[in-house]
Amino acid sequence: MDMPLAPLLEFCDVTKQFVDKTAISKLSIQLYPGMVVGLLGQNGAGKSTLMRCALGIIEPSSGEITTLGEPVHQLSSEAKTQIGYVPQQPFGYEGFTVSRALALHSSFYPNWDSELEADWLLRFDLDEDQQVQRMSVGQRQSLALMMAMAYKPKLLILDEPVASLDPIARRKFMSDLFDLAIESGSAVLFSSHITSDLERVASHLALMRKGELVLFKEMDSVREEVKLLTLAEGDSIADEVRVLNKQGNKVLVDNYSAARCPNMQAESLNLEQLFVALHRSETPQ
Ligand SMILES: Nc1ncnc2c1ncn2[C@@H]1O[C@H](COP(=O)(O)OP(=O)(O)OP(=O)(O)O)[C@@H](O)[C@H]1O
Repeated sequence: MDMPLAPLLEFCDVTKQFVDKTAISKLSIQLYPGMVVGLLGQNGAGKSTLMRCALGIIEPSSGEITTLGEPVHQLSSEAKTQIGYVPQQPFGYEGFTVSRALALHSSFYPNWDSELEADWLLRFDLDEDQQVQRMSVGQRQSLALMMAMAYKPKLLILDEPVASLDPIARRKFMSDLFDLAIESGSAVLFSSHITSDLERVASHLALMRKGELVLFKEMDSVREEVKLLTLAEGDSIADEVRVLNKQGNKVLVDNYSAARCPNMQAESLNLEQLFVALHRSETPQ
């Protein structure tokens, strides 16, 4: 992928320390236009904290964050209208009907896509006359996602956006996410525990473990270069190959190539298997 010079989101050596907990640790990452970054990590790994720091909702303890080219603590109002965010638990607009909520929300955004709005209302079978507080959890989530995506934000940050959506709604949402990144040159950062969704839509995988970013690379490269090796007697791992986890003679590595690991047994993993292999020693079976 050709990368234009300016990232839409940049973390440089960012740490966030809560009183007795380091939620993110010396984390650096760059998101460019067109990237759909799937963020994967165990509960408590620091995903929401990373997202909230990126939006300026919480301040990092150290390091620099640049969002849409501006320091995150001094975001202009123009930049703010270019950011979409759906937290784990949306929402607001209680006391409004769906149509009134959408009318008010869309009035803040000149780029509002009425076609996408109409399409989503239809596809997700949302009743425009329904009170927002009476919607099901999944319906509210669809509405929150529609509200965050229909103004085509340059940076879209979604914290477990599909947890309450049914498989059909999820599929539709995922393809719209992809379209947004490709057509509008936006960058998307989304967390999900549903690894098959991540596999289907993400261009890049960001893998967090205990506050650290242990892997950040294109999905295609993840498939080719992250392998589970089974070491035989006398096997040693070349310096260029990065060990992500080790349990007995099973070693999860990044930067694998057949040339770097001659004659070694190397297993390809899907994302779920990768996730399990990464955490294996911490949760002995
Ligand atoms: N406001 C806070 N005060 C103290 N500790 C916090 C605060 N917010 C988060 N933490 C801690 O920071 C760590 C990372 O939390 P975070 O919510 O970022 O995890 P997560 O990866 O989003 O988890 P999940 O998948 O469960 O949503 C956790 O140990 C959490 O308890």
